[in-house]
Amino acid sequence: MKGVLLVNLGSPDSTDPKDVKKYLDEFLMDPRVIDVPFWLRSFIVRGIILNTRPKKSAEAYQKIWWDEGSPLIVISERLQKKIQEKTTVPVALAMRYGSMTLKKGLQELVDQGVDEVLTIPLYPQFAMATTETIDVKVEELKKEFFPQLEITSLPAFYNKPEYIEVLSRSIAESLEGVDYEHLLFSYHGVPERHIYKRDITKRHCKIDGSCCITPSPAHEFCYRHQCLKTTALVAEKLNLKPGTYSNAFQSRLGFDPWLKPPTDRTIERLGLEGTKKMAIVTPAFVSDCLETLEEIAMEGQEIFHEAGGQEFTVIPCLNDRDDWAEVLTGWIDHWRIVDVKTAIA
Ligand SMILES: C=CC1=C(C)c2cc3[nH]c(cc4nc(cc5[nH]c(cc1n2)c(C)c5CCC(=O)O)C(CCC(=O)O)=C4C)c(C)c3C=C
Ligand SMILES: [Fe+2]
Ligand SMILES: [Fe+2]
Repeated sequence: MKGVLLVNLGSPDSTDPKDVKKYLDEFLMDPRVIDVPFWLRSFIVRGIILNTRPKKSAEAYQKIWWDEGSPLIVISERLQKKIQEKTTVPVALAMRYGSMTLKKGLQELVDQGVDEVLTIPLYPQFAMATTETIDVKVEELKKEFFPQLEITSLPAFYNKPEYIEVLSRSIAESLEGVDYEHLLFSYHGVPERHIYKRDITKRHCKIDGSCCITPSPAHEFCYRHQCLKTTALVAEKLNLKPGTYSNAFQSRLGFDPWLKPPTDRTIERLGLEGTKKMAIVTPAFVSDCLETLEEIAMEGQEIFHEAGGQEFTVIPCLNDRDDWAEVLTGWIDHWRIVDVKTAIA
């Protein structure tokens, strides 16, 4: 029997700094998130970051936490329930980090008689720190605990027409009747090194003005290309005029070069240059979370106002929109009947 495992990033168990520390330790010690040798990662994470960040992050989580728990988890659960109502195959939910483990999610499916699993990393664009780490962990778990399972992973869907349609519609709906001068597409950042490491041609990606818009097999695993492509397709669909929208990358951590331009500086620049009304959308996240509700909706808004801006419209993530649940159900049903390669072809 076939079954589906939806996978998102995860959150701490609570906003207590102890829980945040435990979560950050697991997250940042992942060699696909901080991709340096173990001794150096240990030194950076356990020797430096975990001494100060948990308290600061816990305060940020406290500002956005809901009565039911972490927004990212609550929203993912709502999405799972909606999809389950629309399809006959069992649908489970797991997180890459934290208590809702991938192992528990796979076990839940096995307990229902599933022997063929489709994992759906809930990230539109491929990154080492997101899609890849899920796929690798699932493979490890299969080897150790679930050798009987046949497991397939849904690839990144950054350019799939159904996804672009729903994302564009959600943006259009949020901006209906809103007067704005600039729409900023803010994606989660990654270190530039992650892009070079996953260039399968070993020479295409230069992170310059042209590599990401010049066709190449490297794009299958190029996070930057995939982000720029999502924006370009949405801009085409919504008929956005050149100069009225741009891309930026948020949430930088550490001192390595990360993808540019940074979201906070871009918001500030727009304000300082005289933009009074801006809107912002965060397509690297399918569920609202700390990075959208606090870093963008709170900090971003403050930066814009301090720089002279007046109206800052934040477009919600797709969350558990009906049309988004329909798209995922469509991909699942296609896989159930045919296969995953053509499911989102
Ligand atoms: C080296 C550090 C990080 C990389 C690389 C990274 C990539 C990355 N992350 C997301 C999605 C999310 N990240 C979230 C929180 C978060 N991310 C990092 C660091 C890196 N992320 C940290 C330290 C944190 C924790 C919060 C903090 O202390 O600031 C979240 C929110 C989780 C929640 O509970 O709400 C998401 C979602 C993507 C998509 C990505 C690469 C493309
Ligand atoms: Fe992150
Ligand atoms: Fe590129």
